[in-house]
Amino acid sequence: NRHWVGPQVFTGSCAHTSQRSSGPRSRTAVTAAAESCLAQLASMTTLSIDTGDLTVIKEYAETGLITDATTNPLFVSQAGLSGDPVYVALLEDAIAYARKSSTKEDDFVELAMDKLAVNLGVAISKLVSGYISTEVDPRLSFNKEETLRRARRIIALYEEAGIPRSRVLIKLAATWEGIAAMKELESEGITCNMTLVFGFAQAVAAAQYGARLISPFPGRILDFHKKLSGKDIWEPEKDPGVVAVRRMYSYYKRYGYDTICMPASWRPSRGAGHDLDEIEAARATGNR
Ligand SMILES: O=C(CO)[C@@H](O)[C@H](O)[C@H](O)[C@H](O)COP(=O)(O)O
Ligand SMILES: O=C[C@H](O)COP(=O)(O)O
Repeated sequence: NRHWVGPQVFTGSCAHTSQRSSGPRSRTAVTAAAESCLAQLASMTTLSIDTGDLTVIKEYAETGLITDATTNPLFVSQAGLSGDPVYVALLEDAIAYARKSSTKEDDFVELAMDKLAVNLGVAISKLVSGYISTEVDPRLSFNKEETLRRARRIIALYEEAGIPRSRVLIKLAATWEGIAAMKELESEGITCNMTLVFGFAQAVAAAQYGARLISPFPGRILDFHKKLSGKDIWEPEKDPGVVAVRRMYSYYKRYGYDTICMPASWRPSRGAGHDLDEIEAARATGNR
């Protein structure tokens, strides 16, 4: 499957963009129907594509509707394991870099993984004009000092490759330790995307400590409520993931936080075949 993730590959942030391209649109594999849905979403919000598949990113970036991109460890490992020569080259470069620069075996694997994530991010940075998110190894989510070391190293690798930190969001799990690390990184001009946000308290703490952006997961909140209640179908307005994101977004607006709220993990509230629910859901969060 050339498309590593399903058709739901977009996250919408709540900041209106000034970066959206106004350049000419070229039609590629993006269907007219998909482009029309995207245009509706893009009129409300900034869109960030949620995949590491460079072909897909290029196709959608060329519509002029997508300005940002977000990766995660799964996408990086899918690239590394794909066998496609484009990603094999990124992987070989990462391994060669780690061989040259590391000493201990552990350091070698970690450095190669960070360099691979950055190589993928650098390739993406040539396709989109806005932010690219690169995640710190989530196994460090409860270790503030290691999180800081790896986040700073990811930024150093980007800068070595000629990509300024202003283009990068360091993605960290919104645990207490992740939020404490984020506070230090933000003070160094390293902007952060606090991910794995499932609850209001995480969203509030991330904003109070100065996060540039949060990624709540309405889809997984919905999964949880479906399992808990046995109820499978929700109206977009009442979808518990939508309700949770609306509350976070409203809090930011009410108290003047400029932290961007970028929900990821959207699902059609009414289930398969109701893809437009995602547009309804974005509207229902107050995301305009
Ligand atoms: O957190 C962000 C965006 O910052 C995403 O990349 C996020 O990792 C992905 O959307 C989720 O992992 C996808 O979640 P799901 O659809 O599997 O529930
Ligand atoms: O940023 C999000 C996480 O990396 C998601 O990880 P997961 O899909 O393995 O839960």
